[in-house]
Amino acid sequence: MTDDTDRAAALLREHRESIDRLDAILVYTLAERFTHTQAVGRLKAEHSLPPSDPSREARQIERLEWLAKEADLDPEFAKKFLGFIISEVIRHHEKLQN
Ligand SMILES: O=C(O)C(=O)C[C@]1(C(=O)O)C=C[C@@H](O)C=C1
Repeated sequence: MTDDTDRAAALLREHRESIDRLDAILVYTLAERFTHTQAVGRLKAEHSLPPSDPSREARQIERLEWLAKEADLDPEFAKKFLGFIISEVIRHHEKLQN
């Protein structure tokens, strides 16, 4: 291998190590988020509150859009990602109410 391909291989390995660390952060962060949303789901079930709260979601989306722009992340992707997570949370809330 040439020096150039050695350097490229080392850089690739370093990036992948960072990606693996960040993926772990994402997984632990999501798990922590679900711990809180499960508690919210139990509260909602105990107090006969609806599983979803569209006005809260609208505020979250607005905030996330702002954060995404600040972080130089595609806001449309950030919105889709939050929407995906929230729909899973609502599914959990609905299960707790049945
Ligand atoms: O804040 C709530 O009421 C929740 O149930 C949590 C959550 C969320 O995952 O952030 C989920 C569903 C609601 O529509 C809004 C927000």
